[in-house]
Amino acid sequence: MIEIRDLSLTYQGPKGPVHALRGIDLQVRSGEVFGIIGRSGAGKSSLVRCLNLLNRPTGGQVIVGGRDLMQLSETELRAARRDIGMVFQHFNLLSSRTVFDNVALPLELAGMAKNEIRQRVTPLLELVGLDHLADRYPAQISGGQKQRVGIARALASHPKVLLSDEATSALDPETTRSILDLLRKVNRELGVTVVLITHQMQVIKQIADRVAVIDGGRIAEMGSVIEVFTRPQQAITKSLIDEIVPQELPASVSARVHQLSQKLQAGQVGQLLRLSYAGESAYQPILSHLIRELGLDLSILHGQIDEIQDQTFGSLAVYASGEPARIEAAVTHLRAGGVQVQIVH
Ligand SMILES: Nc1ncnc2c1ncn2[C@@H]1O[C@H](COP(=O)(O)OP(=O)(O)OP(=O)(O)O)[C@@H](O)[C@H]1O
Repeated sequence: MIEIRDLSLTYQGPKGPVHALRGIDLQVRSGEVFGIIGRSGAGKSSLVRCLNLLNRPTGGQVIVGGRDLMQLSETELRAARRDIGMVFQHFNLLSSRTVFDNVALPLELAGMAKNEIRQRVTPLLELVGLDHLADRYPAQISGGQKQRVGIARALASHPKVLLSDEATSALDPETTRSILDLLRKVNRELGVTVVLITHQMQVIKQIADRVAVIDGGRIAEMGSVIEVFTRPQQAITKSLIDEIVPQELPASVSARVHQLSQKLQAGQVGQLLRLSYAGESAYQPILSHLIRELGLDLSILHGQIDEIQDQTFGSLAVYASGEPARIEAAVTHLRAGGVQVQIVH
């Protein structure tokens, strides 16, 4: 659907060139929700604005629906942009126009007849749940409702792709959830491919199928959301997911490990293990085997369990005590069952 090849973007800043994007390669598949996450200044907005050439890249290619956007004439580009809707953080609504007329605007600009516009806009307002507010002005509706208008407007030209530039950053957590649910509905029911940028892993967790982590204008890591959450490779990714899956164990765990190690019997060793599991491995009776078959003592010291798009994932910090060979066998057994095991100490 979207293919970015070796994309670079350099701004001419007051203090010299700023290399905002450096050799980005990525592919967004048709029908998916693709998230791009990074800290402030990482290059997210620069990247998403390259996808419809609101920013003109300094190098590389942007191919959308098989067409290289950089090669298109102005007229062709205007037509291609109708396939790419965009939603903005600050909504960008016209205050002098009603909700209905804001959604109708791109259709008026495209020269569509009035009755046709009505036929197009009315179901869109129903889709976003604003049909009862069609005659209100932006100043008379809430932030979440404004973003619903923004989404309906972006869908007016029946785009194949919807770009979302921090669409929920100005909203409270509950409204954020409802707007993300709406974007998911647009994706599922209308088959629109969604590319969204955000600085919050919570947003990625709720809605994205795949994610790219961007840092210093480069892609640091990319993969399915469940993969990236359970097996983060880069420090930047670990720090971003820390808000959802803490990477460090609390200090109380060390104290507890110390206490437990004092109680070890002769011939026993103790080992603190961090287990991460996702999908199928989450449903296996992973710990009971270690207790029953290997005769280990297990103390669960810390843990959490969560869900990403109907897939369970979790992490546990477990203190295992028993014969050394049996602990080794336990680690092998866990790994064979798809559980990631980190031997802490
Ligand atoms: N018009 C511009 N002129 C010069 N430098 C710019 C311009 N726009 C962005 N930059 C710089 O490019 C880099 C990437 O900016 P960008 O806005 O893409 O990051 P971002 O990840 O979207 O950050 P934020 O979340 O804070 O919006 C930053 O160093 C920024 O200062």
